[in-house]
Amino acid sequence: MKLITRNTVEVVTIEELKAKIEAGEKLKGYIGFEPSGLFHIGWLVWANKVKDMIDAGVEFYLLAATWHAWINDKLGGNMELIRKAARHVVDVLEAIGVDRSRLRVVDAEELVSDKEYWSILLRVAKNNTLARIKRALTIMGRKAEEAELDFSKLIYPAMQVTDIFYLDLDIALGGMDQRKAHMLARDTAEKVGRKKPIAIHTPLLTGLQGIGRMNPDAVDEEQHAVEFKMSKSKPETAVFVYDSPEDIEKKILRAYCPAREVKFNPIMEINKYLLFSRPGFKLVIERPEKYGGTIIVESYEELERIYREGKLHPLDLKKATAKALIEMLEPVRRYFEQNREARETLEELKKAAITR
Ligand SMILES: Nc1ncnc2c1ncn2[C@@H]1O[C@H](COP(=O)(O)OP(=O)(O)OP(=O)(O)O)[C@@H](O)[C@H]1O
Ligand SMILES: N[C@@H](Cc1ccc(O)cc1)C(=O)O
Repeated sequence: MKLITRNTVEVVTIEELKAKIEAGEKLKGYIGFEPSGLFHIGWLVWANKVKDMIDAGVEFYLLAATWHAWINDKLGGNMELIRKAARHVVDVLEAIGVDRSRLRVVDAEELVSDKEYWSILLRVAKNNTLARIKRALTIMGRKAEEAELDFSKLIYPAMQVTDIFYLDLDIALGGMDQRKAHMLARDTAEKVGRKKPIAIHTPLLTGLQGIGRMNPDAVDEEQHAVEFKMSKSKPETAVFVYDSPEDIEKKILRAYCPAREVKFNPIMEINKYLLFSRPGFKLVIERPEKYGGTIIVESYEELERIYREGKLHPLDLKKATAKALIEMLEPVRRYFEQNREARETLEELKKAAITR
């Protein structure tokens, strides 16, 4: 329970999870992703959870949502590139220490080639209204108004729900922006005679650009997910896991980080969701004596307190965070240095991202 639930925003429901674990059920879980580019540090939030799930003994599926990415106009609809992007994600997971042999990688193409998939999809569609499906469109990073760009976009939410039923899952994992898909699956499950999945959601990391001049209290979850989260479609907002130490430092030093404000502050969030989420982590803040001298912060709560109180300058916070992040990502850089095939895939994707 502890491994599965730590560092999450919500588990829907914790009682259902507890009951299954107590009954000794073998749990099946999954996360799906659109293979459409490069791996940013926001994705590490769920990647770490995948590791936890596997360590907790969950049979875990990683769904490369190739057709979904195609529907969502990713990588110019080039299926060859989309498949490469899927391989890149598996490489990064391996680089951060996910046991490859215990990860079941499936591809949307395998799913859609079975006619059973389409019969589930039709049942899902039959049991939901058009309005509800439209409201779920934020799961593809789009506003509900974009539903009618082309008809395939309306099929996407029903596909995501079908993925869950087809794979017969107990647990659906995703960032908070995937909530609507999971609630749709939970509400539809009984009607189509399928397992009601337990939904586990991890936090969304704000992009380096922050929320600009907006008042943090005026930004709701949905706007945050669609406009402000770190996203591979907006590379200027992202630190990529393979970035060089120089690039990481440059990006962090340039990032939005208002003094005393912690809400939607990407630098504080990197500390909360990626650095302090690892047991035993301590943030070393080196400062000249005249600015308070070097301090070692032992918990995120302590960091938040001193930052709110104005006892830590944004620049000192940024420098310390960049250093810790560079260290954390060292194994990933090493993996790409040592693994030629993974490096070639990465280079090809980088090129495609530039020329897109
Ligand atoms: N900034 C983020 N922080 C944490 N998790 C994220 C972030 N962005 C996406 N995720 C999670 O990663 C998974 C895959 O999301 P998705 O493919 O939409 O990524 P993305 O970077 O937003 O891509 P795109 O820019 O193509 O929409 C989802 O479970 C989503 O919740
Ligand atoms: N909607 C998810 C990707 C996804 C696709 C299919 C799934 O079954 C699960 C997740 C996203 O944008 O990140």
